[in-house]
Amino acid sequence: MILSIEELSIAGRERTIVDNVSLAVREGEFMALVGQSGSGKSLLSQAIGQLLPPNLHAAGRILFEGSNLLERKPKEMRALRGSRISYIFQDYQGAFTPFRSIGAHFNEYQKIHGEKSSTVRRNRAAEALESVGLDPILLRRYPFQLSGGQLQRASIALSLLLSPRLLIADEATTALDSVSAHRVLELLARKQKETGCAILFITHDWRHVRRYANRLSVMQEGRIVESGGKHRILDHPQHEYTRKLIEAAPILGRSLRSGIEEETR
Ligand SMILES: Nc1ncnc2c1ncn2[C@@H]1O[C@H](COP(=O)(O)OP(=O)(O)OP(=O)(O)O)[C@@H](O)[C@H]1O
Repeated sequence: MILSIEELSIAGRERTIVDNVSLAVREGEFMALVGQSGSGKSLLSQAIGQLLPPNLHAAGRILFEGSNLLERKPKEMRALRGSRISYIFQDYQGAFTPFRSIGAHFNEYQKIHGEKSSTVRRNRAAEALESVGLDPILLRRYPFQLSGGQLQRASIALSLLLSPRLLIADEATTALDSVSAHRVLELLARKQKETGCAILFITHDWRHVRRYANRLSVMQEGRIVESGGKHRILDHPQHEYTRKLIEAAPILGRSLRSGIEEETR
């Protein structure tokens, strides 16, 4: 296991929002986390990197590379985020400061994480952009000069720059049109194969689960109600809530829902 969340609860002053959740992500796998709006998926993913809003508190264990992240100091977490654990958010614009060039972001990111040679930083930034299908010339541009799809690809390049072992993608494609979303997902899947990093993928879109996930967990009102292999859950959901979610996704109605037939044909 690269990540093992054990009995995690997240609470504010008034209520417990995530309740005694356990979830594991294996080395190199594409793990999807699904569930209706407000079920606690984002907060769970934020707790992993100690990114919870200050009014919320997490209890339990989040084991990553042998230690409990909930016990790590803020300084240690800053070093870990970006290098060992990376995030891609729905709000990819938020990943970039408006009046700094794309290149300045790549430069700063590497400096913070200790790369001293400016030549190495420059070369690595250019390679990173190329690896996500973008022209390195974009390093000289400003965020507002890129399209949404280009910016999200640039933010993925930034997230993967230091070869993290775990990438957390929280609705990373929700704000994109369907062609750009498809491209970004294909890119993520390819990068995952190339780098061997595990992906925790939070989504509402069952088409993406069906196409990319190895395993998935289903969350309802702060609890995980079902976890397992993609084919098992899509074809034989055990929990009533999972069944309802799948039925509400019309695109999955044809033949076996997990796409087993398509894939083995
Ligand atoms: N800072 C906060 N203080 C109190 N409650 C919060 C806070 N942030 C979020 N919540 C509540 O916690 C619940 C879970 O929120 P969360 O964003 O994790 O849901 P989600 O499953 O990711 O939803 P979505 O799919 O819409 O992003 C929601 O009811 C939300 O209103």
